Amino acid sequence: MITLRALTKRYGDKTVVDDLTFDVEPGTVTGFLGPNGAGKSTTMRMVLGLDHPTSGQALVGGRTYASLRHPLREVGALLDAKALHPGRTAEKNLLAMAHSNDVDPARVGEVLERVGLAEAARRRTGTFSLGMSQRLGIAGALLGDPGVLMFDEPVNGLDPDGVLWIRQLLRSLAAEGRTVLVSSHLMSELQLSADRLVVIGKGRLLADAALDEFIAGHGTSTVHVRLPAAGDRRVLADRLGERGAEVELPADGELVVHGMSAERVGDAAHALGLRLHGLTTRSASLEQAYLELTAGTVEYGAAESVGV
Ligand SMILES: Nc1ncnc2c1ncn2[C@@H]1O[C@H](COP(=O)(O)OP(=O)(O)OP(=O)(O)O)[C@@H](O)[C@H]1O
Repeated sequence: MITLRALTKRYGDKTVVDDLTFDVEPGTVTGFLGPNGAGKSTTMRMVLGLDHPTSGQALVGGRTYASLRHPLREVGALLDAKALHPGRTAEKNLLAMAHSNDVDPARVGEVLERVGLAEAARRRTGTFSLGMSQRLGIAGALLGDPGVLMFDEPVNGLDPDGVLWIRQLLRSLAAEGRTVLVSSHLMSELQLSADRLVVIGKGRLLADAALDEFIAGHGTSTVHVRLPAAGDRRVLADRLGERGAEVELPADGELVVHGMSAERVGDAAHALGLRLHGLTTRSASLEQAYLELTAGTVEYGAAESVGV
């Protein structure tokens, strides 16, 4: 379990992590989201004792990182995949980590196997591709068999096989009862791998919720209707409008209905004797929900384009 209590970090007069309080629970994958510069890496670095909070606390299993006797056995992290010694082999990098953390050297072979690098154990890490370095970084995180794992952008630069592998790994680590915190800008990926989400913007907590609650609370679903007769579109749109729905008539010939269920739209069409060729509910995506929530906290967003 990771516990943050009023965690705050200032650099000069800039507050980059602002009074964060939340828990990351065992047995779940928690996605950690926020625009660039929101403070995700700084928060993770404070959990790992790499940065010191200006005030508040970041605890692992109820203790500060500095007070952990064998930190690697309590918490593993992938922050920067290229932070390994390039002249050493994968095996030697991990053996050095095992040695300094009093971890059984036999774990090195086990974790290399788990991340699919057993064959590359004796290669120097300087020759590794980004994907291989990510896998080795993950092997390092798993080395001490810790109950808490943090991954900063683990799918960065990975091919589709690698992305799928990470998704399955995150799920299996949570199923083993571990606490898994993962930051990513890839919403579609988090939608598939996370159970919960913590969203921050400009250092502040914006949301801490189950994935489906988050999507339901911040995005809206729409009903898409296809009618074969063009004139019927307007008839149905007017009727739905009278009943309180908001209706769009996009150029592609569909009717897009907000604020009404597919059942009610279908019944209204039936009552008017209109023929339908399609009636579909499209759920909001995590991406839409996220963009809606974080609008206004984006530090380096593109300026709105102005027509000339
Ligand atoms: N050592 C430092 N000195 C001054 N400012 C810093 C330092 N480290 C981070 N910052 C600032 O803190 C803010 C938060 O950065 P952080 O890297 O934690 O954000 P992030 O959410 O991880 O962003 P990204 O998604 O881009 O990785 C940024 O504005 C950054 O410039």
